[in-house]
Amino acid sequence: MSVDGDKLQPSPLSRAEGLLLHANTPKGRGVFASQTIPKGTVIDVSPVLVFNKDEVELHTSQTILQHYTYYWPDPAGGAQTQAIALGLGSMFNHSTRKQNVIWSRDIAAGTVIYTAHRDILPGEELCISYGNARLWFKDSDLEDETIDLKGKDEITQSGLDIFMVSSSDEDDPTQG
Ligand SMILES: C[S@@+](CC[C@H](N)C(=O)[O-])C[C@H]1O[C@@H](n2cnc3c(N)ncnc32)[C@H](O)[C@@H]1O
Repeated sequence: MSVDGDKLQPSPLSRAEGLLLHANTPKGRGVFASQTIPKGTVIDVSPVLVFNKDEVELHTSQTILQHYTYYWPDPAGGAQTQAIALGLGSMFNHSTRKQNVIWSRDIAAGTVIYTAHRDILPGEELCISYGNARLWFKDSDLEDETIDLKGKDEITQSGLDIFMVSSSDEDDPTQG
């Protein structure tokens, strides 16, 4: 696990007002708005813990952590490894149709930044995109919908790590 702070840039931390963590939703725990959060608000800046490849193989891929990790550049210089967002960052659920939060990596600072993609109203859940591949769980937002998964990547192993492409890389994450 890499926590070598000497190599990271200083980063302003930020967390928006008016956030609630609800338990026992159909998605487990989730983040909800208790007040209007304007478009562009930085919801959270979450520091990450980066796992090396051995740790991924021996530990994160063998445990529930695999459902919480993001792709991350390998500080040792290899290809990608994985990292977990500490704090609120690991609490954002996925929505295929109703994403209202985009996220991006700040590699130099070792953080993930979550930003409101549109105005979010009181009572709404704050949801990100886990990417375009097939999910390892049934999206509870889509209970009454049939979605066409043809052409989506097949699962080779479960976990956010294979889905978490930065939503800032996508054309428009709200367009499902
Ligand atoms: C990064 S965690 C999110 C926080 C999680 N709900 C918790 O309570 O720890 C990812 C997990 O949340 C659940 N989840 C996320 N989005 C979901 C959705 N749209 N529908 C159903 N379950 C979802 C799945 O169990 C998934 O493995």
